[in-house]
Amino acid sequence: MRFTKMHGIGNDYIYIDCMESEPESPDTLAREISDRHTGVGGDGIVMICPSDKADFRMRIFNADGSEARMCGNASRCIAKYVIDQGLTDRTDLTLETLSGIRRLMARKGSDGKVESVTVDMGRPEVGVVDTEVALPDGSRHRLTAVSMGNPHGVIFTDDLSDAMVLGHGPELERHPMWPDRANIEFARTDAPDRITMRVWERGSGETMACGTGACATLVAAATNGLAGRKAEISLPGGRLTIEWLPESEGGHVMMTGPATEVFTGTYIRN
Ligand SMILES: N[C@H](CCC[C@H](N)C(=O)O)C(=O)O
Repeated sequence: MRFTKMHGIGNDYIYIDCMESEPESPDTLAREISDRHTGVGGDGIVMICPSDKADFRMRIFNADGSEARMCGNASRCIAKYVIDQGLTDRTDLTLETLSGIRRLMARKGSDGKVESVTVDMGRPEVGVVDTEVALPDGSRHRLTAVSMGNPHGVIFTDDLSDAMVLGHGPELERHPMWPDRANIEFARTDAPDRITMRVWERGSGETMACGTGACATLVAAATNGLAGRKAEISLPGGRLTIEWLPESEGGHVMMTGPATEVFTGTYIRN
């Protein structure tokens, strides 16, 4: 099976061109091919499919095989793939996802290939704000819930250590407050327009970056009065610019960042 390995600031997926056909059991495939020793290695798989509602359709499966409803970093990489591969001659595209249709606006570099994409991530849904959550390990955390089509719990803390992120991420991901688990962000606001964060992703563990997570974090920070409505978000894999437009302009969240192709290959599925 042919694949393309791409990443959005280190959030790496195995991309499969499904314009003609789709692999069987994509959940099983995601678990197998994402393994960084016995597979290709990645945070999951992304299927690029035809759509009758938009230019293309995305299906994304986390490394544990769970299907997600939206993925910010993958949206940018899909824009790069379909434009660079000549599947479209436009740079302003629509993408059907389980969370609805998203608009992708791509920009090319001097080599004529896509290097940066702005995604209209839609309207956030803010849930509980600054609520305290107790974990079985006895720790207590204050978090704000934000949906970007997929669920996020954002914790503001100066402690971005492994003990915090790796120690509490798994329990928070599976806390009973989430009907279907959640992505957990740990964020430090350095200035009204600068946030540093790490993310423990539902179904993939810590990733180098999370596009929907960066959006959820900006929305949570602005909601809690910890930042403005536009900020540069620094994640372990790189930076994203996130802007939460005012209600008078629709209240959508706009995410801008790079998309990178690493290699192509053939996966031998046992
Ligand atoms: N783990 C997420 C999907 C991937 C989101 C993330 N990689 C992004 O860039 O938005 C979930 O289960 O909702």
